[in-house]
Amino acid sequence: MTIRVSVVGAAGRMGSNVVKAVEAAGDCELALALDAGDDLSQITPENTDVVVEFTVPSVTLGNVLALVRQGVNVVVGTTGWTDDKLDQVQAALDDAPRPDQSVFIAPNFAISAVLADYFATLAAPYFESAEVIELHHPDKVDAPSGTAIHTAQGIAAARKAAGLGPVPDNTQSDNGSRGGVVDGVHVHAVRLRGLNAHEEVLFGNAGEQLVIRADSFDRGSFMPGVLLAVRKLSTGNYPGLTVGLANFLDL
Ligand SMILES: NC(=O)c1ccc[n+]([C@@H]2O[C@H](COP(=O)([O-])OP(=O)(O)OC[C@H]3O[C@@H](n4cnc5c(N)ncnc54)[C@H](O)[C@@H]3O)[C@@H](O)[C@H]2O)c1
Ligand SMILES: O=C(O)C1=N[C@H](C(=O)O)CCC1
Repeated sequence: MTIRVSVVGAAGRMGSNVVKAVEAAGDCELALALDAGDDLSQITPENTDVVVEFTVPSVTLGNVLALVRQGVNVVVGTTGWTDDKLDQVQAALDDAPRPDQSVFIAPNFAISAVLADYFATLAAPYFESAEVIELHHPDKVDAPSGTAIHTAQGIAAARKAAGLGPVPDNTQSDNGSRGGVVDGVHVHAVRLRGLNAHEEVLFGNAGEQLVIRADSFDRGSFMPGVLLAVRKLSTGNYPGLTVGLANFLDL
């Protein structure tokens, strides 16, 4: 069966790559390719099995809620998700027109980044110190990256489960130099022309350091993960809200 895929944000850096990946995939066909100003109500279960949404953090929640109400499954790569926004998606799914409807949200579709994030949760209980550095192209509108937030949250949860206290830090004044803090984990954002998407997780104990690093040099690195999510949702076997590509990997 051919999977009919519509793309929202199709003119963007990610959306245009998704359009090409869908057109090149033997088991998918492009249904609609929409961008800002287009009417999303054109997307219906009659023409679309799965929508892929890569837009901007300020509009993605509204798009996803509208698409759920229209009865379609949605794969979301846009960042900016908070617990409150995820709760709104869950509530929309609870009232969705079809009982088996799915929304899948991933802060990162690159296997290197997903594994780095996963390895960081495994390492976290064994180190006194942990910090996250994300490095991206300067056209990115949000900081820190959705991936870095997810990684820091995972590290914090693993530390808490292991009974670790706060990371040691005797800084008395920083003027912003210590970066943002996500669940007690410092997160630093670099924006540099020439970069694409990169993350480094630093762990430290007295006398030793572990560095976990993932580099996406090209947006093609995200496409296998996007297509994997499209294929998974097209089966109807993942009703409800799922967050993170690790859920579709045998880790
Ligand atoms: N999950 C991942 O693996 C991954 C990878 C790369 C980027 N991202 C995220 O994806 C998002 C998009 O990144 P990008 O680099 O493609 O950005 P971009 O600015 O190149 O593209 C965004 C597109 O969305 C369109 N858009 C804006 N408002 C819209 C609306 N209301 N309806 C439809 N389209 C609308 C814009 O016109 C633009 O074409 C960002 O949040 C980014 O962080 C995620
Ligand atoms: O280029 C971007 O923008 C990216 N955004 C995601 C994030 O914020 O984590 C994933 C990596 C690329």
